[in-house]
Amino acid sequence: MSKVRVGLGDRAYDILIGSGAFQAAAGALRTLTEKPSAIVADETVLGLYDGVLEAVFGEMPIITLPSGESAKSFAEYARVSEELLAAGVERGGSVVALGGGVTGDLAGFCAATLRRGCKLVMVPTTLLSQVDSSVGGKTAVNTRAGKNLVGAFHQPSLVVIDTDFLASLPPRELLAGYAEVVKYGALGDESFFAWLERHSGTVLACEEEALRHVIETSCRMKAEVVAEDEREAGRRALLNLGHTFGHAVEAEAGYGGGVLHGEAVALGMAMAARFSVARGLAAQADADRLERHLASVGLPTRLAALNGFDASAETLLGHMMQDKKVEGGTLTLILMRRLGEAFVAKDQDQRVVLEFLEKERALAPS
Ligand SMILES: NC(=O)c1ccc[n+]([C@@H]2O[C@H](COP(=O)([O-])OP(=O)(O)OC[C@H]3O[C@@H](n4cnc5c(N)ncnc54)[C@H](O)[C@@H]3O)[C@@H](O)[C@H]2O)c1
Ligand SMILES: O=C(O)C(=O)C[C@@H](O)[C@H](O)[C@H](O)COP(=O)(O)O
Ligand SMILES: [Zn+2]
Repeated sequence: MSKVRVGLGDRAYDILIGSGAFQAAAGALRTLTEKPSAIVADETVLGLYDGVLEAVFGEMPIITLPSGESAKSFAEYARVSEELLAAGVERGGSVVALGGGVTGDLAGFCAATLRRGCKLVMVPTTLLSQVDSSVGGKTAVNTRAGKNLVGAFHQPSLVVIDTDFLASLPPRELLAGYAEVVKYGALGDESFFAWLERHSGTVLACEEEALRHVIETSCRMKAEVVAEDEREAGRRALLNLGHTFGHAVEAEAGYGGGVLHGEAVALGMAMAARFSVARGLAAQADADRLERHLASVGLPTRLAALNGFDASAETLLGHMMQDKKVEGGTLTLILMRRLGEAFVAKDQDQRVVLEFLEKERALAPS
């Protein structure tokens, strides 16, 4: 089992990674849940792993969350919070989130606000949550106005990443998680991107060593960024590569599984790369290389690849203007200088973005 530390002073925590990590971390998990605590579990995951859960936690109260993005709602936040209180979870106790990014974001927001803040333990079970959402403390629900618009920064006390959970993950979900893996290479590490170009097959076949490598590399990069810029005052915004375009697509598609977060991020990264080229900031060859890799594994890279998606450029821009990086009514985008080097581009001209979106709508599927 390997360990990555998120260096946040007196709120520093470990990420434990490996096959069998959940059972191996049983002692630490029991210590963190000694005071009245509860588990918030994705219902699909609970159905598959209730025995494993009981072996580690015994009789702890379990609150189930419906599977899928629609559970990241005010309604579920209220219901789960009431149930955590009814279960007697105390300020010194923990909320254990067992599931993917939806469970982590929702349970994390409940933990951030329950009795004004109790401990949070992440046990992520999707590739996306293992490489990204379980680390860094962003928690949120979706709102009518857009993705993740109400939430809090609330760091976990421990993250336990057991790669064995991925054995039951549907291929489409695995691929969606892979998009966030590609993001780390694209934004900050060209050699990691090149490694992915050579080894995507072994990663997507869930070969243990390849999985461990991508999870550890991603978590190390995220831990380093979060330790330097916990609340996204600067560098952390790079982790948002592909998200301003991607969240607009997700918001417009609704949160019913039509477009998964990772799929939207893949498309959003390809769009950010093309926008960078259109603005003369990056080379066409780099944008082509990114798109080629995403498309080679089956991720969407163009709006036309999304079945039945026909939002106007104005509608998409409207969603983008709800992004949390908007400052003084102006749009900030994460753009690419080259593969492996993203940067924060403030004050983007909305007319230019609108024209770009119109061209994107006209692009044929790759
Ligand atoms: N907080 C952050 O930093 C951060 C980072 C990235 C993404 N996110 C958020 O994460 C969410 C997406 O997370 P996700 O992709 O994990 O989706 P998810 O949580 O909806 O899980 C995907 C699907 O897989 C199922 N599932 C989960 N684990 C399984 C397993 N081991 N075996 C079988 N089925 C399993 C779930 O029931 C669900 O249907 C989005 O809401 C996104 O905004 C947050
Ligand atoms: O941790 C971060 O910072 C990220 O941006 C990671 C993203 O992958 C993630 O989807 C995050 O929830 C998006 O953040 P938001 O601030 O745009 O809601
Ligand atoms: Zn994301």
